[in-house]
Amino acid sequence: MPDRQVSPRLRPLVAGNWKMHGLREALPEIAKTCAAAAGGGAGEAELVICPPATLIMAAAAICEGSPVAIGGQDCHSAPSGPFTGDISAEMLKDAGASYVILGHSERRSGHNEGDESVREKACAAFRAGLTAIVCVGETKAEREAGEALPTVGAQLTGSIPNSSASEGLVIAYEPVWAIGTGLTPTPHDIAEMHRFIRARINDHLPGQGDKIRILYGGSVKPDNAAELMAVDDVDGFLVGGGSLTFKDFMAIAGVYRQAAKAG
Ligand SMILES: O=C[C@H](O)COP(=O)(O)O
Repeated sequence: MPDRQVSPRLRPLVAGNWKMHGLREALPEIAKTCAAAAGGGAGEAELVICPPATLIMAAAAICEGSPVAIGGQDCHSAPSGPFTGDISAEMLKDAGASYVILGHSERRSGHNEGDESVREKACAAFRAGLTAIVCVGETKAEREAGEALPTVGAQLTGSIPNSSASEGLVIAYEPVWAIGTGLTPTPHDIAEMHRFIRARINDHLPGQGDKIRILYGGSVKPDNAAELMAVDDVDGFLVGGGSLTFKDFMAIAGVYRQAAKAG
């Protein structure tokens, strides 16, 4: 088990993004996660599960009183209105969510979401009392062109509000080419990016950079979570495929318990 290099000042967060996976029959996986978390299975880490919208109310009822929080995967910027098919931040809150993922690359590419739209949604999340997990990340072509840092820097400053309390905002660095591919950046590249993001947050939101958690996402699995956890400035994970089963999700979150035990 590598030494944990992340500063102990920020409580780690492990968020599971179920994407468009999960019927009601998957709810027992959430119940098992709640029980394991209550038993200390994630150590100091905070756990969030973001199921599809259809499961949020049921998932929130299961998690009530447990250490596991529920999140949405997107929201509209308006509190209500004639927006067929959309869900507002207030509706997520009303359904029992306390987090919402915003600006995921699958929404940026599949739904043409730009930075300004993500920023408006983040403002809506704050208005509703949700914590926004704002995603940023470069494509493979951008990394190969040496443009990863400026690309992510521009996305970040364009996507986050001009003012925010640290408890209302989490950043997830997710290189597009690492999502669902089994590929991950080197620890050096992740550390460089997370350090860069923290500095950019401090420029944009003075004093907040050291308080806002920066998650890594992209092919986080039980067998690489300990190594990724140990990377400087990684304050947790945004997990896709590895969050779909209780077994894998707790194995990933469990690296924080093992690190605590190791001292
Ligand atoms: O939101 C989660 C990310 O897209 C990562 O997905 P993945 O863990 O399946 O690579």
